[in-house]
Amino acid sequence: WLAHFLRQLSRRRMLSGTGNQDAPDGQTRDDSSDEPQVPDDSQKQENGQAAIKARDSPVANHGPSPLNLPKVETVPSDKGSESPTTPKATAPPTIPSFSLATSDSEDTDNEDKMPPPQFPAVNSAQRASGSSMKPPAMKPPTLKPLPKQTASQLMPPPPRLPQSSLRVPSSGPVPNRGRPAAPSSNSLGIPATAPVKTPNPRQKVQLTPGHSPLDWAALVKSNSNLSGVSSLQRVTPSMLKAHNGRRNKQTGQVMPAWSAYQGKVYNITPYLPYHPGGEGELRRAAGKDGEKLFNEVHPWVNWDNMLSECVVGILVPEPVAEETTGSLDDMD
Ligand code: HEM
Repeated sequence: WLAHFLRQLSRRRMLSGTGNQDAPDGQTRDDSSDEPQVPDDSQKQENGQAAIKARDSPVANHGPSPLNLPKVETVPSDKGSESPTTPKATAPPTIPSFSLATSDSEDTDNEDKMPPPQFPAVNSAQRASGSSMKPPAMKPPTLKPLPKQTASQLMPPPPRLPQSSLRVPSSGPVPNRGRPAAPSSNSLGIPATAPVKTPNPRQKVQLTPGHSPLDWAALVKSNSNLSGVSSLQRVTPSMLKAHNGRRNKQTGQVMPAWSAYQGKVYNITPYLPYHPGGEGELRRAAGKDGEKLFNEVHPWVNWDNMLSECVVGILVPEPVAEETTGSLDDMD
């Protein structure tokens, strides 16, 4: 402590300008025998290179050096200047060091050895109010065990839906497929033993090559005359009956097959090889009104659209007027 005090004292003396008065003129500080006046490492750090240059510079050796720091910046750099503070003007700026203690070197050494500061600080409010320095212990989250529930406390299972709600309606028509199936005893409406007999089993036939539905559609689009007549005809029932697709016994001529549907007469002859149900089935409607047969088998089929190019004419009643007129003439 005493040595530290002496260093501080000598340092203050130097700063006040009295320190160099002890040194003889023309002598460097290294030559001085006064131990406290010799600048230590801390002073070297404080004054930096400026202090070293001031000591070694020939300018600094001319006469006493008052170490008047404020004059440093005003001294020109000319060597002929008599100012002792001239070397300090060329010195680089010192790097400021911060320390709580007065002695830099010793404190620097001690700082390395000092333990880290305590947190919170000794005089802090946290330490005064806090009961413990330790941070609160982190406990892992724990789950409370579920209380044992008895069977009476548990939520009852959802009620089962009655089987009747999933049943297929046992009455009513099956969409687009004939008559409804007969009601059965089980919940799904399907007999467990025998399969349901539909009144309209599929009876598609193997069509000959080049007579697929697509081939028929292409033929219809070709605008070829498929009706077999040059103009629309008034077709009487007798005329319709004569065009049954068979050979006329009297003339020996094969008659075309006509069929009526919703008041219009169609020549179904070109469609015979294209009919998916077979020629025989289609011929059943030849020479008569085929609407009933048609709707019994496939009411979803668009007859009018498929046979649009096969229209012969419209179905008209038999001309009875001539007979009536003739009879009236006979009465006259
Ligand atoms: C002249 C008008 C007719 C046209 C345009 C026509 C057209 C068709 C078509 C497109 C199919 C196929 C239906 C499908 O695949 O779902 C078909 C099938 C059938 N057609 Fe016709 N048809 C006609 C008249 C008839 C007639 C008059 C009968 C019976 C009297 C008949 C009996 C059948 C049968 C049994 C099948 C096969 C079964 C089935 O496909 O479900 N068709 N017909």
